[in-house]
Amino acid sequence: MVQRFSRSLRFRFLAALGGVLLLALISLAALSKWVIFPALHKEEHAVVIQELAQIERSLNISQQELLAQARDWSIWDDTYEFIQGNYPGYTDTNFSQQMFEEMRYQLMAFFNAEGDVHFLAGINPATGQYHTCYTAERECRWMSGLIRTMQASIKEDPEQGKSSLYAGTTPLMVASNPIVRTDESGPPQGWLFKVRPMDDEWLTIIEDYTGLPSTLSMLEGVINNDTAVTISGNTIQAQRYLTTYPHNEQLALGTQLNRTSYLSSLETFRYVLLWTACLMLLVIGLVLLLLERIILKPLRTLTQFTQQASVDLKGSSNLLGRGDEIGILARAFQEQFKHQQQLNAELIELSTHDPLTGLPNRRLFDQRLQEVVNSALASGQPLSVMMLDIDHFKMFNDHYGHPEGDICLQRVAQTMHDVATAHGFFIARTGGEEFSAMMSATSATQALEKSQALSDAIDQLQHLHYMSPVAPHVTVSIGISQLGIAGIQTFSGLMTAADQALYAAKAAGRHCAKVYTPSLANASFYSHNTPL
Ligand SMILES: Nc1nc2c(ncn2[C@@H]2O[C@H](COP(=O)(O)OP(=O)(O)OP(=O)(O)O)[C@@H](O)[C@H]2O)c(=O)[nH]1
Repeated sequence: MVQRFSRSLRFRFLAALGGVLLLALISLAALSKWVIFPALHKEEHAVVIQELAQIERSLNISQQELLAQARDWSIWDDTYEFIQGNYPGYTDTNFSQQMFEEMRYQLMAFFNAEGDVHFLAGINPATGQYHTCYTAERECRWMSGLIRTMQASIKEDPEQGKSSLYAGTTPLMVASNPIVRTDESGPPQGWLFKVRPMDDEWLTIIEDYTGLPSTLSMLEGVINNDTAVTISGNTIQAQRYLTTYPHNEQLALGTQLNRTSYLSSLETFRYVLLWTACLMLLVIGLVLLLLERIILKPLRTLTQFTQQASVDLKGSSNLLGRGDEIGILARAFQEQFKHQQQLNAELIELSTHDPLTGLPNRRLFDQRLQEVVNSALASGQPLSVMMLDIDHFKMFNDHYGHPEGDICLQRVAQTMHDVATAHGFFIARTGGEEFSAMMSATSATQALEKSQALSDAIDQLQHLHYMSPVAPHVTVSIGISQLGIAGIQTFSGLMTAADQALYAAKAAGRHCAKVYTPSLANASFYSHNTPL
């Protein structure tokens, strides 16, 4: 059963479909893992780098702005005069705590042509106090570290005209420029440094400008990469590492983004994936259903139809009415079965009937008689057998010829058949010119009456038999026996008794009927049976 199923079309199709489905799912999973998820991740990475670049651009703009302000002040006749000591009112006119706060300056430092401090002004980040000094001492002591760094920078690069980032508890943005006349004539007379803290306020401005959350922190140690992207849960953080002056510390400018977009893309993709899988399963289910209804079920019916070979065409009318290949096949099978049935019927007819007269032959007679004997023995019903033989048929043949003999046999057989049908008994040709009849529920006496009907019918045929010493026409002699009478209990006993009764009829002058009696059993016996 299992083996048959495993070879069936349904199993093979299911196995193939299952394989294809599995392959599709594996491909989908592989595609997701190695193509789609990395692509989404890459896109997310690109977005965060783009946002980071925007923040960095804002930083650059902020630096350019500070440098422009430093240049405005340093390329100015007033400052030029001030650095040469020719403009004593310069500080009173231009410097105030309010100006520093509004411009968000932490410090402005003026250096003379020798690089020495000329004037300092700034707001102490620790106290918030505004101070002006001529040396980085006392209340301006907090500036001393920065001043040294600026002086080192001047030595390194007297050209200045640049903006740098300085490390510190709060990172600083520093812009510097040589001090020259407004028309930029004459040699530089010193340098001006402007310092702006990159504090929370500065970050807020950057955030307002970019619309992005921004972070700024000092890092310890040297980092080789210039950018880093880290993912933690629902957030993604990108940092750009900037080098501060004098190159021993690094500043991390960063932004932190919510991964909503990526996660929602992921969610959408998973949703699509799930629906694709469901749709695939649904389509496969439908294909299977259609396959079952359109092909497999009709094929099974066709298989049953061919296996039964009982040609129950009524149950297969659906199949036969189909216009497709299965219908064509079913109709071909039907034709084949009909033909086979016809051949079988012909074979059965040939094997059970006599071809000359069309009457049942000896084989069928014996078969039926055995059944009838069994049932009569079981029921106790009477059963009689009759044996009939044409009188002097050899003489008929000798006189009229064999073909005429055949015609005579056919006419006698037809007559006997008509009488048997009329009286409801079974008759067969059981020998050359010999016939036998079986009569259920009939006693020997009743059989004798029926034998008279048979004999009379044959007499009425008036089939000429010129050579017969009995009559001028064909006549028959008849022997009768009954089951259960005179000790007859078997099929063969019944036939032997009928034969002996026939012999007695022949001996009695022919053209008569005799019923078997035990006395006949002692008479010398010869068989009239000439099996066909
Ligand atoms: N034409 C024809 N003759 C057949 C056929 N079968 C048997 N016969 C003939 O039937 C004859 C039977 O002859 P017998 O058995 O001697 O008996 P009978 O001449 O009828 O004599 P009784 O039976 O004693 O009256 C034989 O000549 C067979 O050749 C047949 O199919 N056709």
